[in-house]
Amino acid sequence: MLQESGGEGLNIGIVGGGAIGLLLAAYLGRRHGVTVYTRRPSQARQLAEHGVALKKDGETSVVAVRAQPFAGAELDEPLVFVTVKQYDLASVCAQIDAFRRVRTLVFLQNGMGHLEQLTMFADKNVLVGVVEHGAMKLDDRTVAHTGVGKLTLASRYGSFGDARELREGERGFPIEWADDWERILVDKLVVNAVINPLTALLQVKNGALLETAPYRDMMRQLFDEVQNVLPLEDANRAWERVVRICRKTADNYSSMYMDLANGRRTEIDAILGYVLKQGEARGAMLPVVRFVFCAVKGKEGGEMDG
Ligand SMILES: NC(=O)C1=CN([C@@H]2O[C@H](COP(=O)(O)OP(=O)(O)OC[C@H]3O[C@@H](n4cnc5c(N)ncnc54)[C@H](OP(=O)(O)O)[C@@H]3O)[C@@H](O)[C@H]2O)C=CC1
Ligand SMILES: CC(C)(CO)C(=O)C(=O)O
Repeated sequence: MLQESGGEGLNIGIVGGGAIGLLLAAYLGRRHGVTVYTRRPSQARQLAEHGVALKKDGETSVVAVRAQPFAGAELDEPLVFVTVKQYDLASVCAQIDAFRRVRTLVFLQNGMGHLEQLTMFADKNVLVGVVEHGAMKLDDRTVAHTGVGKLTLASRYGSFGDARELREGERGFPIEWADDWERILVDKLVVNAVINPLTALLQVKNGALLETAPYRDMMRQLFDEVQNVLPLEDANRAWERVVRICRKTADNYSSMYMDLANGRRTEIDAILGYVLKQGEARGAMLPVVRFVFCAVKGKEGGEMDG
């Protein structure tokens, strides 16, 4: 059944209609008026005509949303989520005038390679977020919610602004508020830096890294270098978090595994590329990180810009 998009709440814009963009639209659209800004006009047409379909626990629900292509758009929502991949952020930021009327911007990219780009929005409330939900885009208007986690938000510039209206989020889509943006991003970066490239190169599910002794050894070697150049509060706890998440997602194929398996570009620049830059700034040699970084770049056939 098609549920009307919520009229009682905020007007919210979402740039990018991928797995995370559609997941947000499906949950936030229940109570708020949501507009999805897509790259392709054909996707915007489908979303505007048929709504966003959310598949969860064998059931499908559909929420009506507005949609239009991002190119040429002038966003007039006070709160906008940007959910494109890190490597597409430059093309979105190039359209800076589109955000003139936006008061609060939320960036949900993995990794930390995008932080410098956010300075151009420093006169607004700028939030960064860590998504711990599993989401898979099934087609241009359908998303499967494959793992319920939470969204953690922290302010990078200004305050939480209009995002505060979201309170604890929606049922099945909890939101947590953190005071230290660097902490939440670094904690997630360490997890992605260890699990994603190794699973992608070894072509295994996350759990295999722990089950196979030599792979676990590789995890530890990579972690030891990564933790050397990132501002971690407690390296032991960081390692325990990597192991815990690896165990909790044992049956998953990581996003980097899926990207390589499907011939897509990966987010390696934002993850290990960022770690390498931190190493350079500190004069630290990171041979294992560089080796793994080059292996992923070679597999994706991409340019070396990290
Ligand atoms: N999926 C998940 O479970 C998780 C994802 N994340 C992170 O969230 C971020 C988004 O991931 P995800 O949703 O999976 O990525 P997807 O690749 O599924 O979606 C990205 C979307 O951005 C769109 N896009 C690209 N350029 C533009 C543009 N210029 N204007 C408008 N739209 C554009 C793409 O359009 P098109 O389809 O036309 O190319 C695509 O629909 C990533 O950084 C990822 O690491 C974090 C945790 C979990
Ligand atoms: C936590 C993990 C490793 C789960 O697969 C992930 O975030 C990813 O695959 O990008």
